[in-house]
Amino acid sequence: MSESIDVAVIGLGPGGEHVAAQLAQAGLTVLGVEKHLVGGECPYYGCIPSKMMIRAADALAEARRVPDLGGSVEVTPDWSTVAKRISDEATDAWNDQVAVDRLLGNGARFARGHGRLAGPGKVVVETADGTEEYDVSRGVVLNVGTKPAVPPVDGLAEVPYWTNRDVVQVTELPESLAVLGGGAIGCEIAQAFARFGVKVTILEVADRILGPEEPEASAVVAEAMAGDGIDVRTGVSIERVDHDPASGFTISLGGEQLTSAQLLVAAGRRTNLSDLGLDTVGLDPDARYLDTDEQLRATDGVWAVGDITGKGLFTHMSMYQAEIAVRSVLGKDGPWADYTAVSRATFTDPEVGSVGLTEAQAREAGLRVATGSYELPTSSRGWIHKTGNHGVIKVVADADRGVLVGGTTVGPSGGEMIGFIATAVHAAVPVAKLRTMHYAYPTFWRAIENAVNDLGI
Ligand SMILES: Cc1cc2nc3c(=O)[nH]c(=O)nc-3n(C[C@H](O)[C@H](O)[C@H](O)COP(=O)(O)OP(=O)(O)OC[C@H]3O[C@@H](n4cnc5c(N)ncnc54)[C@H](O)[C@@H]3O)c2cc1C
Ligand SMILES: NC(=O)c1ccc[n+]([C@@H]2O[C@H](COP(=O)([O-])OP(=O)(O)OC[C@H]3O[C@@H](n4cnc5c(N)ncnc54)[C@H](O)[C@@H]3O)[C@@H](O)[C@H]2O)c1
Repeated sequence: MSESIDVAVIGLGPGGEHVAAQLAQAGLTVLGVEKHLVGGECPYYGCIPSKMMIRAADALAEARRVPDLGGSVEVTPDWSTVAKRISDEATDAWNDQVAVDRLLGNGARFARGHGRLAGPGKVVVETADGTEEYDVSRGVVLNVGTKPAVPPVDGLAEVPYWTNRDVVQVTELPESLAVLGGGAIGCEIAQAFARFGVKVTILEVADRILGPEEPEASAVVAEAMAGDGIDVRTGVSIERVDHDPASGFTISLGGEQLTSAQLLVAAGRRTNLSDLGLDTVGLDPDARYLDTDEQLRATDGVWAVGDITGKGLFTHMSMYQAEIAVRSVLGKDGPWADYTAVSRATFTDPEVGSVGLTEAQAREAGLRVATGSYELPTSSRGWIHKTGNHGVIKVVADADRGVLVGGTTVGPSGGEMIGFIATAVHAAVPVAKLRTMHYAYPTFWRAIENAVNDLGI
């Protein structure tokens, strides 16, 4: 026997939770379906616990810089404070009762289980107590997110490697950690662990870490990582992985064998699109991402938000799209989705902020490209800052339109500095106008003026 509802939201990551709450508040009968924890990857296994680790690790690193600037300190790392904070403050020991109550308080209904499309206007949920069937009149919003991708390396599937889900629950640090993948997750966790005294090796198949960023950003972060004692290996080919409970992991790298107490796989993500019944509504069940229009519609009566849209695997993207999907479901007006000025911050030290197009992407797009850059240590603030002043600013302009189309801010506040360039790209502020601004002295972001002046247009 089917129940009638207006909207089903399958998967309650940051975007799905927001959609369900907003639509319920708007008076619709909304069912939120979540098979694990309401809130998704970000609060329990992603952004928040990892940034708590990083906050602690950065404090240790900053304390270690004191001798260069004025005094002495004895730094004794203690991971138990971090583990306790993640468990008590961030995740409530991986319990989502607060989030479930919040959802119900907003007027939505909730089903814990695996949700699936069962044809146009039909949703089924496999719960611990059996199958529930729903007739959905207004539409279904999908927000099922991703899981770690595990590369096809011989032996890897048989060994007890960690993913992000394990690493945020660690209560005792290993002596050594090999990190498979030098992307955002790999680099952030690697540096946090290294600063707590773990011997860390990053194994990256590409020729540089942080591949989506400007090469200048990758180089600066790699240099800072080396300063933290991290062995950053790029261009590696991992042939095989073995594990022995006594000796740990052995990673075969073309002639060389690396041993490590633990192994973290951070080699990208796979969308949770299989077993979602996509074929029942005419969508490709094998697609890597769901194609959506500017209102986030994947097909008639089906909206998709978050990582599964492939527009950037970020919490702020999921939330941005959620707002738009809510307006679309409610039949309201735009503005609809625009991805020209998507920004992100990678919380290594130095942080990497970026927005819009890289130089290579701008060239691929056929623009007449101008670039400008400035090394942060040579700026007044960078020079004053001294130790820990790694950084570079790079701006990318469309010389024909005379506007910035992208930028990168690497530095102690790189993730904050990018806000300035994001505004300029989003609002298409003319470069000529940026040159007439007041840039406060001596800030890190004042170096953006130097980079803009270096554009040569
Ligand atoms: C270690 C790490 C650090 C990160 N740091 C940052 C950061 O600093 N900043 C940032 O912006 N982003 C960060 N991210 C990315 C961020 O976590 C995701 O982009 C964010 O969670 C948005 O994902 P989402 O909305 O697509 O859904 P998700 O958060 O992936 O949630 C999807 C939910 O759907 C559920 N689900 C899946 N299939 C079904 C089904 N069939 N039925 C019912 N429920 C289902 C899942 O259980 C899950 O709860 C990080 C990610 C990781 C792993
Ligand atoms: N601060 C943030 O905003 C933040 C932080 C963490 C994660 N995230 C999001 O999560 C997503 C996933 O992060 P991620 O780091 O897992 O993915 P990623 O795609 O950013 O990086 C994965 C890396 O693994 C490498 N790799 C793949 N196969 C390999 C192999 N066999 N051997 C060695 N290296 C291999 C890739 O070349 C790549 O550099 C990111 O794209 C990002 O959007 C965001």
